[in-house]
Amino acid sequence: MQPTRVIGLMSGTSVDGIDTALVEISGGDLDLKVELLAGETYPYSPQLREHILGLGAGTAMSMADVAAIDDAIAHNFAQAAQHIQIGHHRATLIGSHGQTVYHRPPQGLEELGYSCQLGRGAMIAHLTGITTVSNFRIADIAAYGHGAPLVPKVDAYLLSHHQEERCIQNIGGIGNVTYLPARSDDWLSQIRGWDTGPGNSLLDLAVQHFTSGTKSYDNNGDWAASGTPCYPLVEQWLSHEYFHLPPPKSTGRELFGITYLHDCLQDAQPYQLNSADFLATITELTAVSIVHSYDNFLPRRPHKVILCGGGSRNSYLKNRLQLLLGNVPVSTTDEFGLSAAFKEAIAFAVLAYWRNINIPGNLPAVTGAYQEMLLGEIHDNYR
Ligand SMILES: Nc1ncnc2c1ncn2[C@@H]1O[C@H](COP(=O)(O)OP(=O)(O)OP(=O)(O)O)[C@@H](O)[C@H]1O
Ligand SMILES: CC(=O)N[C@H]1[C@@H]2OC[C@@H](O2)[C@@H](O)[C@@H]1O[C@H](C)C(=O)O
Repeated sequence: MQPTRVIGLMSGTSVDGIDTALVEISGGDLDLKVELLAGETYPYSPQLREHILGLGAGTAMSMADVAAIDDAIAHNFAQAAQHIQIGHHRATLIGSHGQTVYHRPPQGLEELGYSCQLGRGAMIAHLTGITTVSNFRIADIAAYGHGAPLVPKVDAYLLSHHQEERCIQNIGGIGNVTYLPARSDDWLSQIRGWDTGPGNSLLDLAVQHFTSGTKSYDNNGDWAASGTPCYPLVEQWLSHEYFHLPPPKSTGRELFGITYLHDCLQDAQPYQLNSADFLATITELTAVSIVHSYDNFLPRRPHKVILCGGGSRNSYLKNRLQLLLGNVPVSTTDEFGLSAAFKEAIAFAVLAYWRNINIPGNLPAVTGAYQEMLLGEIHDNYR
């Protein structure tokens, strides 16, 4: 059978732009094969980014303004899908995650969560002329799940190993992990995954704070590397209840966003840290919270930790993780044949492909849903 050409579109909690992957997919689950033909990140305009961040942070705006942002996101996503195909045969399917602007995990066993991704799939289908699957999280949420993380099942089929236990650690705005036991009879039921807490969200906000917005992130972690972490602060911040909550769990900028950063800056005042020390301390919190969550919520440490997402390019953070993990080697998915930069976009292409052939996309043991669900709403191309 011919592989299906699919476009995956994803803009995450960093709101830095639209990660776009053009892939060829074949197989089902165990025999799943994915080849990346092209990957590109299309940045948002500074104004649109500001509006999206403002909406997420609770800036008061009219419904008309929200509609304009929603439409602008759909147009940007459609343009990204058109652009990635230049020089390639046309895709027949799009999987669009959209832009998360609000995420509320379920507050108890009887409560439903809520997660809002803008950039309507029907618009993208119409603008591109390509059938589009979107709104992936709602079916899992309707089944009392968190609606996140959804990538673990894709990780399972692309990155698991027959002998090794692996943690696939995404470091985006928020961090999330997929724990993959070695492939054996009942390996699927033993997969775990959760949001580990802040990835780059606090670091990016701190860099913006110290540079009055002229810089948006700590390139390579060089600035933090020139400072010294303040361990009493790391300890204090680690007492945040999110880090102690057992999985299933998910979070977002609602918890680890600008208000949390302001609290951290205030907590740091007695220690008179300079900006480099503060960045080193926030980086340490990110690294320690990841490793603590493995120690607290996994049967044992994995054989390998494999990073992806923008934070995998932060050498200082990567070195800190390696130090904390001792003899567990830390690498990136690039070294395993899967692009660390585009893995999430690739995952939403796979989830759309699975939806189209009626393969469920969630792992109930990860999201807390009471059953497997077909993820995503299909918007046919009516052109
Ligand atoms: N060279 C680099 N050095 C340090 N950090 C980097 C580098 N490149 C990217 N980053 C960080 O990665 C972030 C973007 O990562 P990514 O695109 O994976 O996040 P996201 O997909 O928006 O988030 P999420 O996975 O939470 O949805 C940037 O905001 C920046 O902090
Ligand atoms: C609501 C939402 O957009 N959550 C994202 C976010 O970014 C990282 C982490 O928090 C993750 O759980 C999730 O995305 C990935 C793609 C997922 O669902 O697997």
